[in-house]
Amino acid sequence: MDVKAEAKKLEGDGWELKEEKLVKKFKFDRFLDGIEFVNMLAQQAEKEQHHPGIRINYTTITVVWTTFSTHELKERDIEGAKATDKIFG
Ligand SMILES: C[C@H](O)[C@H](O)[C@H]1CNC2=NC(N)=NC(=O)C2=N1
Repeated sequence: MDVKAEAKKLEGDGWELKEEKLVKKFKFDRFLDGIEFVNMLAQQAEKEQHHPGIRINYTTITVVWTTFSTHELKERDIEGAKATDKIFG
């Protein structure tokens, strides 16, 4: 996979490419809807054994994908970002 090319494509889906990170904010009408999203994301992350950064700020959830062991954007982060969009629906 061409990680940089895939990351560029994800910019068209609202992801911000910042150095070796993909960052996106997800907005919800209700706090608990955001929490449900976080729970689904957590389940997916455990399944894949690859975990995003997650910031909960009331109804705004910020998701950050990077491979923190090497500080690089890797194939698994691209897959994680795509899975995140799928979970959001
Ligand atoms: C052993 C285990 O696979 C590693 O510690 C994983 C867990 N999840 C991870 N997630 C992310 N995003 N980056 C990592 O480097 C990472 N390391």
